[in-house]
Amino acid sequence: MTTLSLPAPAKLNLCLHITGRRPDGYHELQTAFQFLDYSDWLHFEWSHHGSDTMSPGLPGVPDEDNLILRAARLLRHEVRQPLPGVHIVLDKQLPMGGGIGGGSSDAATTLVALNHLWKLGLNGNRLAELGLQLGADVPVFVRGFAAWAEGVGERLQPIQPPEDWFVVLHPDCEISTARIFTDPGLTRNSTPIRIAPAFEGDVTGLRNDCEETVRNLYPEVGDSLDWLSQFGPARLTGTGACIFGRFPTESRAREIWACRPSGINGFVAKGVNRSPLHTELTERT
Ligand SMILES: C[C@](O)(CO)[C@H](O)COP(=O)(O)OP(=O)(O)OC[C@H]1O[C@@H](n2ccc(N)nc2=O)[C@H](O)[C@@H]1O
Ligand SMILES: Nc1ncnc2c1ncn2[C@@H]1O[C@H](COP(=O)(O)OP(=O)(O)OP(=O)(O)O)[C@@H](O)[C@H]1O
Repeated sequence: MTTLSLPAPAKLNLCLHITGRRPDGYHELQTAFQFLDYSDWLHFEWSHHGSDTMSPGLPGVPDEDNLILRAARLLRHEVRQPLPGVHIVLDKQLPMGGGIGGGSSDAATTLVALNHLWKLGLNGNRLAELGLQLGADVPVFVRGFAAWAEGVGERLQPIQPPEDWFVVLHPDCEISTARIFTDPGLTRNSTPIRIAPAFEGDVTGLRNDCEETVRNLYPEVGDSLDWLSQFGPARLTGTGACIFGRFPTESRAREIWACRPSGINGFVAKGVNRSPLHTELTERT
């Protein structure tokens, strides 16, 4: 029987500047994160086996590499005490390799949910530190507030961008984050910008430094960006493949979604500054 069901929402990088590369190969970024009210769902139930399991599996991802089970293992390693086994059912909605952070969000939801179910009492800072070991995008999902991020994405400052509606298009390709970050032509020397103390997340005039590389490697992403740009500024999220356009009303976003080029996937969703994970957890507990 399901004990707890929680969402793992998507994120958008409203902008993404790459300001340097660390000796370990990771890139220093400046990015504005906002969540979308569009999520995977994870259902947690106690297991009779005493070990942690999940279903269904993800195509091409062995269970032991799945960020959900890796998050559970990391927590067990952190507290080193006997804990009951958990079975996690994943209702996958977010496209993989889409730049909307599905795997990282699944990991964050697992950390937050198991910390709660196992009554571990780890605070948000510790959970975010653990999350960073799983991926650069995990901390923002653990903390759950829209954020201006620096470092590799772990130094977070709350922002309040408008909670507009987004058309998210997913051109028919899966992009490996590592592939883009290792591309010799990637811009890695953007001048760091200083945000004003009153910065709320207005990214007008800012950009995604991965866009040129992604356009070169995946012309279908460029085609989608060009199509969506007819209606307003369109941008890549993360390293792609998803792109987005922002609209002030749901009806306008749905109007544009309805006339998208045939065969292109995606969705319409509202931007939210508090993660649906945290909203749901507060309501459920
Ligand atoms: C592009 C973003 O989505 C923006 O939010 C993130 O920076 C990517 O975060 P993520 O998917 O959690 O990335 P990770 O799983 O930590 O790293 C995947 C690969 O991307 C590269 N990587 C990632 C993040 C970063 N700041 N610099 C990097 O160079 C590394 O080669 C790494 O092997
Ligand atoms: N639970 C999971 N959900 C999705 N992908 C996972 C999961 N666990 C491991 N992965 C691996 O992580 C890779 C990246 O998946 P994800 O969907 O997070 O990409 P993304 O949206 O581009 O991420 P980001 O924006 O954080 O770079 C997948 O191709 C897959 O190999």
